[in-house]
Amino acid sequence: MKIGCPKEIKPQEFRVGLTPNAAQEAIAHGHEVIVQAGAGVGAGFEDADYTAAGATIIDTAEEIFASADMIVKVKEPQASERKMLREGQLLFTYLHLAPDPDQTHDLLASGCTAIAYETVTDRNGGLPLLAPMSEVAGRLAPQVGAWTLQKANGGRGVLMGGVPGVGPAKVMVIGGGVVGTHAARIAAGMGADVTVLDRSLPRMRYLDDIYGGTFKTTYASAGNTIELARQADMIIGAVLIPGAAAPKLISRAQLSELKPGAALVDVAIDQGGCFETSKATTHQDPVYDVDGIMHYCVANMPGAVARTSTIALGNATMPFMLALADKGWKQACADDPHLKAGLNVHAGKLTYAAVGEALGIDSITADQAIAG
Ligand SMILES: NC(=O)C1=CN([C@@H]2O[C@H](COP(=O)(O)OP(=O)(O)OC[C@H]3O[C@@H](n4cnc5c(N)ncnc54)[C@H](O)[C@@H]3O)[C@@H](O)[C@H]2O)C=CC1
Ligand SMILES: CC(=O)C(=O)O
Ligand SMILES: [Mg+2]
Repeated sequence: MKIGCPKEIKPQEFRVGLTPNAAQEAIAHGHEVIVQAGAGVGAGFEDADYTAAGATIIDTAEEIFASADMIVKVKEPQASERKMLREGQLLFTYLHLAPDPDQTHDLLASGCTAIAYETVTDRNGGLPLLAPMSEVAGRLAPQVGAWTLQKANGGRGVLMGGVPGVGPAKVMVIGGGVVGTHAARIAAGMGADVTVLDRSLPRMRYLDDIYGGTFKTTYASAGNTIELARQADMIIGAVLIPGAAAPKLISRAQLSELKPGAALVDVAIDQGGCFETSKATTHQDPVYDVDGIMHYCVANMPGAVARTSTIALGNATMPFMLALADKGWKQACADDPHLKAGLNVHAGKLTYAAVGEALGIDSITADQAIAG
């Protein structure tokens, strides 16, 4: 199979879909790898690293999209990339379709087959291709939130750890999965007073067992959510219902009940965000103010630490990328129900029910797509 890796074009996105190590493994499996010139530079990989691995450097994205059987990326294809996708071509990347009707319609119109990193599953009920980036975004969230809390950046002027005689910041994390757990650990490590809210009792039991002395847990009822939000200096949004649009947990009307200058860090923004007033921002202009509450809503947070993120993502995607290349998507998905869970689009049809429900579009099952 010919595997193509274009340079990412989303603003301030420095990650790359294939590391030189991944390219080398694919080539050892008998595949051809083409990489766009400069694609890895933002993550610290030179073109020469790819050629040393056996890949071919190609000048333009157009040439890569025109000839590759499988496109491996990081971010959802941007509008200009979507125009280059074609029938029969396989796309392996993050998609986040539920909050993104334009992208969904373009992918359906292209006729391509698209496997979304964020809905691939594992045998423990986890999301192995989302997890590494959730670890990164979770660990970044208190760091960017602390910056947002600084007075000159529009925040309350509160120091995470306080100082002797002055109490620490109160940090509330909604959603205690991968993002939430990593965010809570780092915020607690910075000295903040941290509470994690979730709706899963088994998950809160686990968090309490492991991190009981480090942060607190509270059931995420609507009443508890607003009560804690009123006291919070920072609120980190980290909920997920896989594939679906994020539930809105703090409304615009409720912003007036929060502390002026509080920082909302909505990591769940790539699924539409869990605060009513969230809208996606970029690393260039990450924070905006609604009613005196500072919102940080960058949808590709891991791009800020592109080298760590690229290597972490590559470690996770490589076995799936090799299975797709070795067997083709149909056989690879038929053999592995967890990879099959990643199938979102095939030949003009949606193949992921939660996306169809969010967007009001009919879907077929992945099994029907494989059989068809
Ligand atoms: N902005 C960015 O750059 C990035 C965003 N993300 C996003 O962060 C979000 C969280 O991802 P993960 O932590 O990996 O997911 P996860 O599945 O590990 O955790 C989600 C948690 O939310 C909880 N939850 C669901 N509904 C809830 C509700 N109504 N109230 C409270 N808790 C609720 C679940 O029980 C679960 O524990 C996802 O939308 C993911 O796409 C992940 C990485 C980077
Ligand atoms: C998860 C995701 O969308 C990202 O890493 O950008
Ligand atoms: Mg994202």
